[in-house]
Amino acid sequence: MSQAILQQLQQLRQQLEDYSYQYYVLDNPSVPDAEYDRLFRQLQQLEAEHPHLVTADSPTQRVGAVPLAKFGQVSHNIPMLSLDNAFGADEFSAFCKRMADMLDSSAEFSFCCEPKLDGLAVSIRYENGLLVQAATRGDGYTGEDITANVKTIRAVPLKLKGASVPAVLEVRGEVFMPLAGFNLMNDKARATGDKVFANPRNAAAGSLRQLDPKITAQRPLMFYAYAVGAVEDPVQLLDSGSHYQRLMQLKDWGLPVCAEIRLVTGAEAALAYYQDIMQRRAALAYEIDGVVIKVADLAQQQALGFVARAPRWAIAFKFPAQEMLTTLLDVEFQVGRTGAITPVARLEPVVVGGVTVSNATLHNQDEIDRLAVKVGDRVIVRRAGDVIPQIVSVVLEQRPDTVRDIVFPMHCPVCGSAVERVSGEAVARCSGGLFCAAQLKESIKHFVSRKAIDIEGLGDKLVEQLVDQQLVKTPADIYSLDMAALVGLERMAEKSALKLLTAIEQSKTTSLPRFIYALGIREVGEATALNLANHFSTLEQLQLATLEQLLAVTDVGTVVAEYVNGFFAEPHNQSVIAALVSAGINWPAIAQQAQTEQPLAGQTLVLTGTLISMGRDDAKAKLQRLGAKVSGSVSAKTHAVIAGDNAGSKLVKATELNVAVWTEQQMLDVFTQYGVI
Ligand SMILES: NC(=O)c1ccc[n+]([C@@H]2O[C@H](COP(=O)([O-])OP(=O)(O)OC[C@H]3O[C@@H](n4cnc5c(N)ncnc54)[C@H](O)[C@@H]3O)[C@@H](O)[C@H]2O)c1
Ligand SMILES: [Zn+2]
Repeated sequence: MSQAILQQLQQLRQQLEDYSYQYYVLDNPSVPDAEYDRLFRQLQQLEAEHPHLVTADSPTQRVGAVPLAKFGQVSHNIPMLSLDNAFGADEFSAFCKRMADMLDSSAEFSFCCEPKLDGLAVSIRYENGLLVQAATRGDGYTGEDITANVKTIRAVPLKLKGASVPAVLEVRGEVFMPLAGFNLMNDKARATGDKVFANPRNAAAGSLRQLDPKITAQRPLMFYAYAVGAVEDPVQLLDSGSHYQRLMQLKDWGLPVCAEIRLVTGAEAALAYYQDIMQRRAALAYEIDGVVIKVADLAQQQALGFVARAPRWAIAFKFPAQEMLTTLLDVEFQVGRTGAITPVARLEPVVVGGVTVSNATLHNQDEIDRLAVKVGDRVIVRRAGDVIPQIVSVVLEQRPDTVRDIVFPMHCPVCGSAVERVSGEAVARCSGGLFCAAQLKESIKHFVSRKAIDIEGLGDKLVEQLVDQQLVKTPADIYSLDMAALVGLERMAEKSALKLLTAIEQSKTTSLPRFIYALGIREVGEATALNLANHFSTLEQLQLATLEQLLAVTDVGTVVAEYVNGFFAEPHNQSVIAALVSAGINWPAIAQQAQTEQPLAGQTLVLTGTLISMGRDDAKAKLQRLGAKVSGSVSAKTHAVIAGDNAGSKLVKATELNVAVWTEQQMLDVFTQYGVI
């Protein structure tokens, strides 16, 4: 029996040691705090049942971890301790009762209530008002010398304000990373493929414990003071009165002190403070994992004293954990209304931040690669504020043998069309825009809109009804709607149905640019649709266009070319297009339009000299858009030479051949007239 307990103790201590090493020394914890706290409590419980088995080196008796040898060492003459935890109102009451019993007093306590900032503790030493040294907490007695790093934090004064500063003052407080800076830093890191920090506490610790202070200087760190260590000459300013007054004194000396700190009377009021801060937790500029409630009266603090690793007069009253351990059961792929395919993690349900979570987003393939996560893995889930739950990391040491890779689908799980991911984009999409049920409402709304096929009276509400009642499964179905189907709809009298049927009939006569735009190809707006129509003249040519041919079109780059190509390569889209054409949609041949829409059609122009108002490529593109052919050499067939500054031989040749010469201004006038400027 006792052997089994010894073994269990040994195992728990070893596990906690390992976790502490990863957390404090490597700044890279492998499990969430809640998991550490759970094991820690198990150990505490076991030790309480068998007090003779408590060892001096048990994690329950010690603080933090030994400092890293690569840093200089700093001893803390007044040790930097940890805090006991309370996980609910009952535990908080027990804390108050324990103190009342010890002091044999029934008077209400005066409490200093403070947010429990999630960063790392540092001690900063000022001599005669000047910052001379800064250290981490380390094991509570010896910390790491991080003076140069702390000096890079702008909030930390290098010199204290005021005349009456003590000869020696050790300020203790938390270095942390405010959320805005943390998110910005991670966004940048994600974009450049650098290390992404799992949470602001790791980011703060990893940024501060750097051998190169230049790296620390680039990190958005902040500091709040919450205690004092050694004080010499005079001590009165800090040693009389309350902890709260101490903090106000530190503030007067120019040290930053958290604005949320309150002095309250009684346990009720401290509980109310806890509730209030918890309500506002998500709106704070920094992450906190609870509040710290401290007996404010310094004489009472003195009388209560310390146990092995924490003062008796303070408690960390924790909030529900925002990170928990769970299992990734499966990954499903959801298709959004614009065709974006998002991997969604199905999780073993777990309470995170007070809410049961069973799904988390995995964003995209890049995120899956970055996490290197597999189905069956033990994962850390994070839910902060109203943000959608995320998987922050995998606990590799708990990976079972049965894990399997997450395979991104090649075909849309909703409609079976090919999945495409164009160059430089993280998001994969279903390419069956005209066919996919997930995208249907959006694609129909776009198809019938005014600048597209333009069916008056077919508004968003009506589209939704038509789709919900399965009267319309692709845009082509609009053209088989009849009176019988329409009058069955909400608020659709015979008269308005008739009007709608007429509008549908009228929409059949359209133009090629409108039709191309109506297809809803990603990144193809009106202007691109017009360019595509002018370039290829017929729908058939456009459907057959290769990537290279598409890239030759004005204003078409790789992304647009890939989307257009992918769209027409999808057979589902082709069959809807065929159905639309056989329903009677038609447009005049583009050549007829060319005469009216392209004022420079049939003209060959030559650009020479330096243009002032725009680059030559730009001018060339605009002339082409108006139908001109832009040539590099002057001949008798040239319609006009456009001469910029310092025009040379081409201008001479034009004069010789009696070819018209335009000034740059004349060209600009043409652009203005036809609206291409
Ligand atoms: N995930 C892991 O693997 C792992 C490993 C080890 C420790 N931990 C976490 O660390 C905790 C233990 O760490 P700890 O000993 O630093 O204790 P703690 O974080 O529970 O409390 C003490 C610390 O709170 C901080 N603090 C913030 N605001 C404060 C304020 N206003 N006043 C006083 N202190 C304030 C200080 O840094 C202080 O050192 C565990 O509860 C666990 O959550 C996690
Ligand atoms: Zn689809």
